[in-house]
Amino acid sequence: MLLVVDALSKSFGGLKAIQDLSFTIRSGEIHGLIGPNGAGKTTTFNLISGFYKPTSGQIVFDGRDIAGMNIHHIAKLGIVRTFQATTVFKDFTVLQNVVAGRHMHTHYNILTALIRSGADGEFKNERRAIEILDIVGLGNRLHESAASLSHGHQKVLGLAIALAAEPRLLLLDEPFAGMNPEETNRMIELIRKVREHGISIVLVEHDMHAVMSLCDRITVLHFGKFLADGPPDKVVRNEAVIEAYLGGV
Ligand SMILES: Nc1ncnc2c1ncn2[C@@H]1O[C@H](COP(=O)(O)OP(=O)(O)OP(=O)(O)O)[C@@H](O)[C@H]1O
Repeated sequence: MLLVVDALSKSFGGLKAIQDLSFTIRSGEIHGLIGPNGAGKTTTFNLISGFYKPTSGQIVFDGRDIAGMNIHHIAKLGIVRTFQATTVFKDFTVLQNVVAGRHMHTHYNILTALIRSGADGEFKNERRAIEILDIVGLGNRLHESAASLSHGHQKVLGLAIALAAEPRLLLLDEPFAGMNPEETNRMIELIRKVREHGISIVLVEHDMHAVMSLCDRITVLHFGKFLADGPPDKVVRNEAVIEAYLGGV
């Protein structure tokens, strides 16, 4: 197992956002994390990536308990996340954004990373950034400002920034949000391609078409608790899952 989440809990004051949650991620898989609004998906990402410290429980990555470690330490070990909102620096070029992603291990925010990458002008980082942009299909837009990209391409650039940190496990928070069907299909292909590069993926997503076509396995959360897991075709037929979604909560 690449990642083992064991009896994980997180409370905010009196609110138990995550309760006694356990699930596993296998090496090389695309794993969906789904559930109705407020189920705790983003909180789970925040716990795994070190944005939040768990109230209790273990998160074991490649044999090492990472629960409570800081974001930078966890990123260095190989877990990198993207965000629901597009998080590119619009005033900088496509290439500068990805070069900055190479510095995310060591810097607290992308702005410091951008300034630092400019100061260093490191050739190696730039070469790798160009390789990554070729992989995601933005290799012909290197010197355009990020602001000039369409919404779909800005989401792709967000993915490229995350890839620049050389993750072993990539956490994607709603990569399909706001995309039209064509952009969605392109992103599905791109995520498959990322996995072919040996990167394991956890996907939080509401677009069920994308989840069903991409994921090897799915874990379903409901009110911060584990509800079900298994291959997509099995999970959608699970009574408790149907109830949770149709219940409208
Ligand atoms: N920083 C925080 N402070 C207080 N409560 C929080 C915080 N973050 C999340 N919560 C609460 O934890 C619960 C789970 O929220 P979370 O955002 O993880 O759900 P989600 O499954 O990602 O939902 P959505 O699909 O709407 O994005 C919610 O009740 C939310 O209000």
